[in-house]
Amino acid sequence: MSELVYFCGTMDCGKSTLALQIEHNRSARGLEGLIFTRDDRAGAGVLSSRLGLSTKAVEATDDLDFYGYVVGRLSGGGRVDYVIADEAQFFTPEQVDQLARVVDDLELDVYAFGIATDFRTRLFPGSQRLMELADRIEVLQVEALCWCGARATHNARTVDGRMVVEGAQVVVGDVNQACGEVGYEVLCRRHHIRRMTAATARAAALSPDVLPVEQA
Ligand SMILES: Nc1ncnc2c1ncn2[C@@H]1O[C@H](COP(=O)(O)OP(=O)(O)O)[C@@H](O)[C@H]1O
Ligand SMILES: Cc1cn([C@H]2C[C@H](O)[C@@H](COP(=O)(O)O)O2)c(=O)[nH]c1=O
Repeated sequence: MSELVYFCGTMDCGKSTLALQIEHNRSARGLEGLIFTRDDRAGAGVLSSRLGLSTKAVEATDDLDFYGYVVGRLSGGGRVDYVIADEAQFFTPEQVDQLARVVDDLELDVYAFGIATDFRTRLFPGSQRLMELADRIEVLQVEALCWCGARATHNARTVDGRMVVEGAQVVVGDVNQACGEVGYEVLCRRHHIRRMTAATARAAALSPDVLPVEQA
């Protein structure tokens, strides 16, 4: 039975690496996949991992109909054994419905990869729809860590090194960005709620304790 699987995790937890491994293992056995992504940091039409590997992919802009694309490929005589879709948080809910239809009507496995929540801890519409429709949701096993050592569960956005909680939902970027740029940092929930990034924690540790004020 074919499946819609959503591999979900924070930024930098190895989702794209796993997508490339799934692709490698299947193509090594003679299977042919269709690979989609959207707004990968490496540019349009590329699925890339921070480990340095990448592969060509179809850029899934808002107007791309996944179901129509796969049907077009098959009816043109092409072969499609499975579908891989990275940065799935950026897909529209309608596109996720199309992926489910690829599974149900065309009986192909669809492996989607993405982050669940944005920098404000709100679900991306595409991730929400995947959670509603997926046969399976897989949380990645290699956990990204918060600066405190706890499992990182949330994504923080920084501007000029300071954590922000307002702004556009989509801003393509990376962890460990230089000052002056929009960047991201993965945090545990406790430190996301307290808006405490590695930099603020370091600054707090360096500043002298506030002396108690004596009552008159
Ligand atoms: N220099 C490195 N050596 C070993 N592993 C690395 C290195 N750089 C990145 N990684 C691994 O790659 C992971 C990020 O992989 P990636 O597929 O790009 O993440 P995601 O798609 O989830 O954002 C990191 O969590 C880490 O495990
Ligand atoms: C939290 C958050 C992230 N993004 C962007 C930043 C990156 O371009 C991708 C996530 O990529 P990764 O491969 O999982 O590291 O999403 C965003 O646009 N908005 C956000 O709130």
